[in-house]
Amino acid sequence: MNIALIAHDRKKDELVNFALAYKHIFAKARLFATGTTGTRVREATGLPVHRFLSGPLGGDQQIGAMIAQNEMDLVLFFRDPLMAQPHEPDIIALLRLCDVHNIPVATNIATAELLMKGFERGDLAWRETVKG
Ligand SMILES: O=C(CO)COP(=O)(O)O
Repeated sequence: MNIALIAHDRKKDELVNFALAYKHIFAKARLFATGTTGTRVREATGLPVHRFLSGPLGGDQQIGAMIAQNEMDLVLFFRDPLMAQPHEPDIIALLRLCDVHNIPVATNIATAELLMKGFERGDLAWRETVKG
């Protein structure tokens, strides 16, 4: 199971704390992240994280490419809804691809919790089937 972790700057602490709380579940998955988020999660949890470029430099698009190729199973994207981002088109494109390919995506911690509990009890096993 491949999981993407992305957080805007003012949401990074929240995502790091979330990753610590669910470390036992994340440890069963392969983790991917945008650059700075990946560094923060790796440092805090000690888990291996494949880091792409930072979001504004193309990291969202790199994760989007994995989604388009059916290589991403779950996306946790803690967006900052109160701050404009220079790469807003990339963010919208990533979320659009999640909808195009039916990839479970959480944009806030409340939904992320539900997805992690679902993942833990096997609700995302269908992803292995559609990956073939
Ligand atoms: O900007 C981001 C997502 O849109 C996140 O990028 P970083 O993890 O490099 O801060």
